[in-house]
Amino acid sequence: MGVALLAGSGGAAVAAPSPRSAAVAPAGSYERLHPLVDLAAQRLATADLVAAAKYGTGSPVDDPAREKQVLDDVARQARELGADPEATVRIFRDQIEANKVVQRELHRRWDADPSQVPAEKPDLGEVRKEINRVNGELVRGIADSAAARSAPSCRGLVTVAGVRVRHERQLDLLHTVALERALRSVCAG
Ligand SMILES: C=C(O[C@@H]1C=C(C(=O)O)C=C[C@H]1O)C(=O)O
Repeated sequence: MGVALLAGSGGAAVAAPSPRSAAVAPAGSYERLHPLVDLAAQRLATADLVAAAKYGTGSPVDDPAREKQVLDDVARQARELGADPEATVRIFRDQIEANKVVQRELHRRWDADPSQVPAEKPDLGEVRKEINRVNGELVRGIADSAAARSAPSCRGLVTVAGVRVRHERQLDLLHTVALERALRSVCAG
């Protein structure tokens, strides 16, 4: 079960956490979860650049070798921090799927309307450097939020953070849907 950032998506309204769940939230939960959600949105912003870098080059959206490298790297970084590598990998699988949601949709739009294809083709290697930077911050954010992520208050607080990030970053519908996908397993259990 994920979080609902779009009122009406799946029939779920966006609700503030109830006083009861807020009362049991470990101290500083929201302050630990909001940066995590913001980093997920930052990572998703790279999908537009990756999509542009790959478009028309024959490079597929799915790159299993690169995905394995990302997952191996973040698991190692989590271990080095004394954090949970399994939770870290689980959350990163969702980041990767969300990134591909954006790439596939942008490619679909550009196929349908070539006038929308970005004029500039970024260097995929450079974009991946930025992704690696965000990955490192995300691993730390995951490590720092273990208590907040395993508390019953997590889902409500992640939803509130997601709605806030959506507004702060002026996310369009595509990136909001993808952010929901990215946040699916942030909350443990
Ligand atoms: C972002 C990319 O596209 C896909 C998504 C990835 C990710 O989110 O880390 C990794 C490999 C690809 O399957 C990429 O190729 O770098």
